[in-house]
This record gives sequence, C-alpha cells and structure tokens, in this order.
Amino acid sequence: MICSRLRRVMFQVDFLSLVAGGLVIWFIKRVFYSSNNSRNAPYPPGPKPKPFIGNALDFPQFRPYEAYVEWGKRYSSDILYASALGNKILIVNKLEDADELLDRRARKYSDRPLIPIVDLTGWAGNVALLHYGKSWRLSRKLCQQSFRAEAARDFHPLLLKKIHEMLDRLLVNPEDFDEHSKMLSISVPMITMYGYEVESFQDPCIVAAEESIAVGSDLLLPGRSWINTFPILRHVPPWFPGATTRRIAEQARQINKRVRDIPFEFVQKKVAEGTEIPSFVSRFLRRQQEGRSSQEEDEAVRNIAWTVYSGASDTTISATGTFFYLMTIHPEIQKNAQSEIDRVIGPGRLPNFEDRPSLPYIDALYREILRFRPPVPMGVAHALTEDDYYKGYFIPKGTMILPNIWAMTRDESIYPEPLQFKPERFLDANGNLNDDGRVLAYGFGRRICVGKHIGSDTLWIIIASVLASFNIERSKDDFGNEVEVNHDYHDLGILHHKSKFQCTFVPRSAVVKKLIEEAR
Ligand code: HEM
Repeated sequence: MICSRLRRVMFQVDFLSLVAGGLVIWFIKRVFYSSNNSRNAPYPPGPKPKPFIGNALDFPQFRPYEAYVEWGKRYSSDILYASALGNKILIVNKLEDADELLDRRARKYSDRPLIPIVDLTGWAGNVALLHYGKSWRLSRKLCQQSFRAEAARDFHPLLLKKIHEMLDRLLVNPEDFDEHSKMLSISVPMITMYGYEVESFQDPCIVAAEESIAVGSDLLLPGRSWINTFPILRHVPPWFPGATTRRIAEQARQINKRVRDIPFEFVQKKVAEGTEIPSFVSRFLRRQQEGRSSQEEDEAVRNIAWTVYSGASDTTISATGTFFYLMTIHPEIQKNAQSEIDRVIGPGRLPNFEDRPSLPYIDALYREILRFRPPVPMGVAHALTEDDYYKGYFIPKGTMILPNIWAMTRDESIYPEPLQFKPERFLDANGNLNDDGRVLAYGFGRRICVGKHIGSDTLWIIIASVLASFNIERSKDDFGNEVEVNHDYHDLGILHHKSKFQCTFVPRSAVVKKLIEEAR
C-alpha cells in the first residue's frame, strides 16, 4: 500500500551499482563476514550464484510472481533463495510456508528491508516501511484503534457519500469510468483521514503528492542512486560538489514534509474553528485538546494519515479496474449478482452497509476479485531479524521475504480450477458464504494490511452500488459491432493494474437514475 515506485526498489536490484560495486562488497564479505550457520545447513534451493554478482542476473524484471512459480517447478521447491551483493531474498510460493514463517515465527519475520535512500527522501515515516520496533508498534496500535472492523464503521457515511458521487459521475460521463474510479480512490482516504473534500485532480494536495512521487521516487529506480549500494554515501552533505542525488533527496524530503503537513494543518484549522468533518486526524486533535495524547502520537498520526492518503488509493484503483473488467467479460456472473441485489434490496433504494450480511453472492464476488487478481501480487517484503532454520535449510538474518500471493491464490489444492473466475467457490451448497473468509491479498502476520476492513468496506460498497445501478456491457463501435476487450494487465512497481479497455455503463432503470440524482 505504499507508493508503487517506492516499492519497486524492495525487490529490484540496482543493477548498474551492483556490477560496479560487486567486487568490493564480495571482498569485504569474504574477509569480514562469517555466517552463524552452526548447523552447516544449506540455503533453500534456487539459481546457482555467479562469482561476485551472485544472482543479480537471475532476478526477473517482469511479472516476477509468474517467474517465481517457474523457479518453484525448476528447483522442485516451494521456498526459493537467491542473493546478490548483500541482498538476500527468500521467495515463498505456498501458503503453509508463509503462515509458518510470517505468522507463527512473526517475532523474527516482521521487519522491513533496509532501503538507505528512504530515510533521505522523507519516506521513512511511511507506516508500511517502518522497521519493526517502537515507532511501528505505536503506529500499528493507533491504526488498529481506528481501522478495526467495529471502528471502521465510523467511516461508512463518508464512504457512502463518495460512492454516490462516483455513481453520479458514471451517469453523466460513463466513458471516463477509469477517471471516476481514480477520483473515488483518492477522495476516500482524503475524506476519511482529514475530512478533506477533493474537488478535482488539480487539487493542491493531490498535485503536491504527485510532485513528491515524481521527484523522490526517481531516486529509487534501479541504477539511479549509489546510496542504496553504499549506504555510507548518505553522509555526504547535499552541498558537496557532485552530490546530485543528495540534493534531489533533500528536495524530495522537503516536498514530502509539505505533503504530510498541509492537510494536517488544514484539519487543525478546522478543528480550531469547530467546522471539521469528523475524520481520523480530527478525532485525534480533539483528544489532544483534552490533553489525552503525546508528542509521539502526534508524529505517528501525521505519518499514518499521510501513508494512507499517499498510498491506499493504488490498491483500490487496481481492484476496481479488475471488477469493471471481469463484469464486462462475465455477463452471467454480473446477472447472478444483480438478481441477488434485486431480490434482497429491490428497486426502490441504493445498497448500504446494513445489506452486507444479506448479500452473500456479492461478498463471494468481492473475495474472488481479490483472489483472481491480487493488487499486490508479490505482497510487501518482510525482513528477517535473526538467523533461522526451516525445513532443514538455513535462512540468514537480513533476508528479505517475498510472499508470492499470486502463486498462493493459484494453488489448486486450495482453489480448484484456479484460473476460472468463480465467485461460487466461496459459497456453500445453500448459497451461504463458506468459511474461507481469509483474503490473501492483504498479506501476512503482524504486518498484514492494517486497513483491510476499510479496504473491504470500500470495495464491497463499490461492487454492490455499481451493480445495483448499471449494467456493465461490452462497448459497440459505430456499426454496432462489439469492441474487443483488452485483456492485458501491467505492473506499476509492485502493483498490478488493469490496462485500459472499453466498456459501457448503462443505467438499469429510470428509477435508479432518479435515485442517483437524488443522492447528489
Ligand atoms: C483492496 C485494498 C488493499 C489491499 C489489497 C492491501 C494490501 C496490503 C498488503 C499486501 C500489505 C502488506 C502486508 C504484509 O506486509 O504482509 C498492506 C499493508 C498496509 N496497508 Fe493495505 N491494502 C489495501 C487497502 C488499504 C487501506 C484502505 C489502508 C488504510 C486505510 C491500508 C493501509 C495499509 C498499511 C498502513 C499497511 C502497512 C502495515 C504494516 O506495515 O504494518 N491498506 N496492504
């Protein structure tokens, strides 16, 4: 859930720097480093490392989740190990291994990898990147207080308002459905975190957030910074001749500070006037007024709200794109879902959150969308804080753990016919939801997505409201022929996005049009 380019660095290797710096690091490690592998156990299977550069040339550049499934077959193992110049990586293709390592051994497997440039660009406060320690624990506690299932209900009225705005936009400009989904996905975090109404993509907060990504994330791209390979270079001051990276990092840090502080100060002002829309930050500021909060909490709340607004939208955009696409190519499934809505809710009103328990097929659809195309197919890397042994193999301290969610959601032993899109797999013989309620797309262990209830509520209400209101159909050209649907997906950093395709949103009735207009 962190900025997509930023995350790319978590499992891509800075190739130019690697090759150039390889010899030096190899030599230093030979001389000074001896692993603590007292049992002399082998590393888990994987490609054979080359002298100096290790597996630097073996890491897949595209669709790594698919490539790692192939590695699994090639090396006959569900856990795979590779390393390149200090970067040690364990790929986990099976759910049972992810559960054992990331959940049952969570004490050791809950850190995040060290990315030296992150501190310099000001991304370090991002909750998803925090190291496993005091600051992370405080942030996680504050998130859980406000984002757990019960508390997330406080956000329902705001979510409903935003989804009704999206329905209205789909009614007026159906062909811009991608833009409407993006606007919804940005405005939900802004209104829930800050009570801030985003009016357009030109909104100063959105512009500043995009500027921060453009300036800062460039440094995180492969080959752009020596600092990730030689962390000692971070001590070079920005004014030093030739220290371009340090100067850009400093610029990014200042923009990030603005991005983090501007909306926060907006809420402070509103709370002082007593005109705020209740939000995550405003509730904290009210507690602060009563003297019931600390300085550390102030810092943590700023970072949480900023993490959510600068990152949470990507996953919603990805899942909504998949939903629109799958409904276009599976009209029969769309019909099943609409029949359930019509039967339970009828034509006289739009869905709301109280309807959720009565609409099992819609919930099954939600689960299947996130199984079929998990927005973050390789998850977010965890890091190991102590040497460990597993299944007779040695996994050294500092190893980056990549849970291959893609592989797990295609595991035939859990999901028969995994390549079929079948919401029914989550229903029992009576049409009720079965007990497979675990959504792997949200990750694992103590670092599991802390916003999963808000994510679930958001996606569920999008699915229910759009299907209650529109038929999503294949587009037709000027001659009445169906336009071919583009089935492609593309990766943006560690996020998986539906590529542009055409479809048409047709209001299901005059009544529903009126309902949407009345909800304005
Ligand atoms: C469909 C929507 C979403 C998906 C698929 C998703 C997925 C993920 C994944 C895979 C992780 C990493 C878990 C791990 O390390 O094993 C994560 C972390 C995180 N997510 Fe989400 N997310 C979604 C929505 C949200 C929302 C709406 C919020 C905030 C309200 C949020 C906040 C976070 C935070 C703060 C973390 C970092 C947790 C930590 O490192 O302790 N996410 N998410």
